[in-house]
Amino acid sequence: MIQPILNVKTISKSYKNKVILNDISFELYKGEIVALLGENGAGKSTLISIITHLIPQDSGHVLLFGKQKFRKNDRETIGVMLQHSFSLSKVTVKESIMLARSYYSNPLPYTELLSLAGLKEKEDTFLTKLSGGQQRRLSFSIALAGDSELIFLDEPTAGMDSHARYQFWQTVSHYQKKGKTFFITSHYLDELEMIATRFLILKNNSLTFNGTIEQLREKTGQTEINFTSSIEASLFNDFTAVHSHSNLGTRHTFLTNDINTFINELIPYLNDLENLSIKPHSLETLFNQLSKGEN
Ligand SMILES: Nc1ncnc2c1ncn2[C@@H]1O[C@H](COP(=O)(O)OP(=O)(O)OP(=O)(O)O)[C@@H](O)[C@H]1O
Repeated sequence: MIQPILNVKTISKSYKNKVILNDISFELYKGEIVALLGENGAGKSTLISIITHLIPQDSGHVLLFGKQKFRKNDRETIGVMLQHSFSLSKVTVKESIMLARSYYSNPLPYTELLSLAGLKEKEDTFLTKLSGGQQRRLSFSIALAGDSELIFLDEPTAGMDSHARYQFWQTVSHYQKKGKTFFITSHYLDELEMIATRFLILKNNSLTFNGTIEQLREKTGQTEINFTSSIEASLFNDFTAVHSHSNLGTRHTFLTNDINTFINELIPYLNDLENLSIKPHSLETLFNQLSKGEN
């Protein structure tokens, strides 16, 4: 049987009697890219900090590579990119990469890390002179410095432009193919939809979902249909295969689990429809529905 590389068991955490995390349990397996979703303040960063032993939990435990005790050498097994970039005023790009490498027994080569950071021309630049996006990329390369097996990325693409984001996810995918495992939080759900192999959703302090996007779609309608039409909206009330229907003026959006029946019911009206699109239900819509408590 395949053993998980991370086992989070019944973790709970409160701040000043306010429950942040309640009885959280899940596992991570080698080669996965798992995305942790939750609204602002849901407890995502708190959970990452507990798993990476930066802050203590109130109860429950974390098994990293089968071990509960986290010794100094065990730091080698994980890489962490925290939400807030550091900015030491008198430290250069080169010095910060070299410093990160010095913590590990088998670090990635300096040139590889510099190239990962995309800062080949800025080796001698002070960290405070880097843009927000450049600092995020440097933090990413530092998270990978130890060639660790499991890498935590807390909102990694915040502040990056769209080209940098695209390159960033390409790099994550490259390292996943080499066997690395990633645990990611981000509010850019379209990016996570493309890259993540599994999703965890934190809501009301608990883990309300743990599965693939297909399983998430099974909880709601799997297919999203959009079109514009001047047909009276109430006509669609008789459709049998509709999970939900909303309209903004003449723009209609339907969700269905039975696209074949839906299309058959729609056929008599095809001549009255414009801009028809049929696509899998997006992560963003799914997440918004779950957050609103519709499912
Ligand atoms: N050290 C602390 N002391 C008291 N409360 C804290 C502390 N750290 C976090 N919190 C609270 O815990 C809750 C969860 O915060 P956390 O940063 O984990 O959320 P998040 O899901 O990462 O949010 P975001 O998406 O906005 O980054 C928030 O209400 C926050 O105010």
